[in-house]
Amino acid sequence: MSRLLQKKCVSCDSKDMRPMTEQAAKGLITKVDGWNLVSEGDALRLKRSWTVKTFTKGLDMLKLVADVAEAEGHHPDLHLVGWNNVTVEIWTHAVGGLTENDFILAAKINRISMQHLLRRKATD
Ligand SMILES: C[C@H](O)[C@H](O)[C@H]1CNC2=NC(N)=NC(=O)C2=N1
Repeated sequence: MSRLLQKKCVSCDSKDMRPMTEQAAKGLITKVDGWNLVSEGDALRLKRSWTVKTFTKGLDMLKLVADVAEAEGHHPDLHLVGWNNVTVEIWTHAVGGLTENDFILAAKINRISMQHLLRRKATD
């Protein structure tokens, strides 16, 4: 089990919380399959997209992700566009960058059982 899955997100209001360096983020991105490290403006974020079978299955997926986020007390930006494209973006708003919380949340989102919601790939 990845070390990230054994951890819990911490409160973001601690004064000594700082955004991690790009180098640290590049080290951790290898631990969260399917997630990409993106730079929006000068802030690093985690981003992953899925194609779902239907609009309502997309909403179901957003709810599954929201439940994990609530349990962690750490929240992503959720997008459902073009009726069947779900994108999740994660970063720590309190510091305007990435912290370990973001990678913990990404790892726990990866554990959600969602195959039944996803459009099968042409190669499947
Ligand atoms: C106190 C509590 O940790 C904060 O309000 C949380 C809530 N969820 C959060 N989610 C994210 N992504 N970033 C934050 O800074 C954040 N802050």
